[in-house]
Amino acid sequence: MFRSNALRRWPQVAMGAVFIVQVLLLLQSFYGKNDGEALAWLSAAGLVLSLLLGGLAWIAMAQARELAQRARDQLDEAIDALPASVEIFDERDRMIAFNHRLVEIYPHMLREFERGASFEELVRASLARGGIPEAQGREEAWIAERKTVRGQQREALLQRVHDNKWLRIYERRMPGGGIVGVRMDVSDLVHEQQRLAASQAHLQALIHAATNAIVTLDTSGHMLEVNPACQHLFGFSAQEMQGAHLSMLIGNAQTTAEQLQPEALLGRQREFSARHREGHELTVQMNVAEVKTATTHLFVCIITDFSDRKRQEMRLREANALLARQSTTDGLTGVGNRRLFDQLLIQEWQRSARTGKPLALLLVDIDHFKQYNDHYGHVAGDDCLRRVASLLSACVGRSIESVCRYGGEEFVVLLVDTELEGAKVVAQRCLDSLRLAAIAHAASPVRPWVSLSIGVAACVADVQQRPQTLVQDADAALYQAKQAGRARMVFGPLSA
Ligand SMILES: Nc1nc2c(ncn2[C@@H]2O[C@H](COP(=O)(O)OP(=O)(O)OP(=O)(O)O)[C@@H](O)[C@H]2O)c(=O)[nH]1
Repeated sequence: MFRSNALRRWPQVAMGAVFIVQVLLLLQSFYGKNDGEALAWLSAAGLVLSLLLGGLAWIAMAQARELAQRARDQLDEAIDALPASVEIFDERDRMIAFNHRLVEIYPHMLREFERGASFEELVRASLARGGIPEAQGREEAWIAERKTVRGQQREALLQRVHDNKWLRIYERRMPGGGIVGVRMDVSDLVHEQQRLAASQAHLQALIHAATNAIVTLDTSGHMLEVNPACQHLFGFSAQEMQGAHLSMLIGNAQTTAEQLQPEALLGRQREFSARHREGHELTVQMNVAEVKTATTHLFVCIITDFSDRKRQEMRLREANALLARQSTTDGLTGVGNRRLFDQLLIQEWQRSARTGKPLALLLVDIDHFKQYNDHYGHVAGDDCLRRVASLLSACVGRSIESVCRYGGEEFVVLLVDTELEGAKVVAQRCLDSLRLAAIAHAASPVRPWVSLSIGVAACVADVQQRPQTLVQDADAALYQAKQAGRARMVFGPLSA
């Protein structure tokens, strides 16, 4: 298969030469000067023998040719049956065999693929049809490089050809000097790798640009990858975080190791205390997802800085609490205001109706306060109101009892679970407290100090009646106290 025709036919040539020599000898013996008959017969016999041998040799060669042809056909069939394209070149780089898959890969080269075509001719034909995009614009240099590495590479050559097709080319030089080449169409694989690389690049870009901190963890909670936002949030470099446990960033003294196990973090969003490298506290929210494939098992944590929102929430809560306090507090005296009293009265009225326990009310009025203002001035009047509020507050022992400013110089004391007798005790305590405090009231016609008149009322609430009933009773009693000369208490009849 690899020799020239002349070489391959040497037996015929040799036999032909013997035959010609024999003929010459025979002619010489008959017509030559030496007339030896014996020589003539010997030559004739030699000729016959040569003819015989020649015939046998001819038959043997025909059989050998047939065997060679069959072997060649079998080789062609074998390479045709292979799932990859195969091409075989002789030592002068001329094509001596190829299979149909080569034509499938290069359909535009159908006419050029033939035995005897040189590798370079084939490459040039393919280049002329744009079959090798990577060589475009530098065809000669590309051919030179290709010829240099041809048959020398240990690794397969990955080559992009027409129609975005990708080939993996294996070329090996054979001991006889020829080259056998195998080409596999790996377009699907390469396209899949390209898609994968593109989606990985997208993912990397997203992670890189994300404003949330993103950390990947191994199954024991050690950090694998961190994004720039994570470095920014915690103040550690990527090198410092990689390989360290998540607890370096997340959790405080109360956080247990189990709480930071990746599996335990799966599911709902969780809030954690965290630390910045410089020591200041952070509040973060974490979402964790599991990534489990045949070769990978890791966890992806998305960490959101919640510190600002947490601080804002805290400030808002405090502001709301302050607002709530302010909306129910009397600005001058600091005790509850009328709004609070109205709320408490309804609330306690309903409770009393429900539990059947009594509810008492003291309606407290400062005597001759107009004269106080007139005598000491309005500012002193304000001070006096503050003092009285404070003294009254000190007279109610239990936290559930409340003193509120009812309006002007009038106060109310709401006493829960208290019947009239108990309310009288508190009222007397208030009167005594003012007497002991002895806030000078030079303009008062009843006492030389600031005195109080108190109307006391108590009842067990009736849902059929309005809570104002209790206030009316206390008011009526207060009116009586005023009428009776002030600086005293009067208790009203039970309303229910
Ligand atoms: N300084 C001061 N005075 C107030 C305030 N609220 C109401 N007053 C004054 O309290 C006085 C109440 O006067 P009156 O209702 O006539 O009652 P009174 O002088 O105490 O007389 P009796 O209640 O009958 O003993 C008025 O002069 C109001 O101006 C306040 O917040 N500060």
